[in-house]
Amino acid sequence: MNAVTVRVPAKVNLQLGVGPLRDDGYHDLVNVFHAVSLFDEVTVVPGELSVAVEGASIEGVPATPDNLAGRAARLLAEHLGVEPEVAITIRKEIPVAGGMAGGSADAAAALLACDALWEANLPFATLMELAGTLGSDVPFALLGGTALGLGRGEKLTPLPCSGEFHWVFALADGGLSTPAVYAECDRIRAAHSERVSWPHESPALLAALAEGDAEALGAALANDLQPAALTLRPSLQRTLTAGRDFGALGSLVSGSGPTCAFLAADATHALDLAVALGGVGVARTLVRASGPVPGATLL
Ligand SMILES: C[C@@](CO)(OP(=O)(O)O)[C@H](O)COP(=O)(O)OP(=O)(O)OC[C@H]1O[C@@H](n2ccc(N)nc2=O)[C@H](O)[C@@H]1O
Ligand SMILES: Nc1ncnc2c1ncn2[C@@H]1O[C@H](COP(=O)(O)OP(=O)(O)O)[C@@H](O)[C@H]1O
Repeated sequence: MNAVTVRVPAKVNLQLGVGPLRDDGYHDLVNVFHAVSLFDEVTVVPGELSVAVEGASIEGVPATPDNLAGRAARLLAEHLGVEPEVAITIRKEIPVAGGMAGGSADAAAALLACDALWEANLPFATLMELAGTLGSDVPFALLGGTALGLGRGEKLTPLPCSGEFHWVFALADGGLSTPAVYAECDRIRAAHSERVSWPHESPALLAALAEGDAEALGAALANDLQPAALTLRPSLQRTLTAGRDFGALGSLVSGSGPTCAFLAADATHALDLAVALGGVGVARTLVRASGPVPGATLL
């Protein structure tokens, strides 16, 4: 095989319940992932191990084998007992350090692409296991759709989801570091002497997904990392307020941020919302997308 390309989606977290800090430095989560139609593409060809990155906003993405996609290729090669002889090109659309799991998506795509390039045909379960060792969000990028992530977020169960949901994403200038946002969440909780309780799935959110009820889903969106993201990036409050003022059914910071997500009633409403938000200068750029979409897919 000469070249393999994989398309892989971004995610938004519909519910991100964060439990207490664990001894290993991670938090137990109730993480409802939803894959949306904003994609990176990863192409692999035989060659010396290298990573090239293309796209309009790729600041901070390493163009070296240290890139998460390069690490994924090395991990798979080690598992198979072969040399990681692969030249990787990433075409990025997913915002960098934006809380939409772009790096995790590229790692998942590289696993799937190299599995095909090296004709390994590993079982999906094995790819999922390898994905989980690369990062907490990587297995979901392979699976796609809508899914509940427990543990660090890597233990996945697909969730029933009817119809299509329409989203507007407000992309920010610059990113937020995921570990810094989790640390800020811990700091805020400690400062308020908050007893951190175990997070639970929201029955209202699960019912809204199963019924395809956008209004109910908008009301049920929740992110425990949002206060921390807002402390580290106070300007996001203006963005969220603008979305609400312009009639979004729900608005929240996506994961660790700083991307803000707005749920619309339908495609026309999403266009209206994007135009209105674009007119008040609360985002670097606005992107429309729908979900759920499949995970990493061979083209
Ligand atoms: C917050 C979330 C929500 O889906 O995604 P982003 O918004 O960053 O995309 C994830 O939990 C990010 O997952 P991911 O980016 O894969 O994180 P990892 O590489 O596994 O871990 C990076 C760091 O984040 C923190 N971390 C991550 C996952 C978790 N359950 N608890 C944590 O405390 C730890 O400090 C860890 O060292
Ligand atoms: N393929 C990649 N795409 C994006 N970032 C990457 C990649 N590989 C490594 N990184 C590093 O990971 C950091 C977090 O990236 P990203 O996954 O985009 O953010 P988030 O966890 O907020 O979704 C980046 O700032 C960058 O330093």
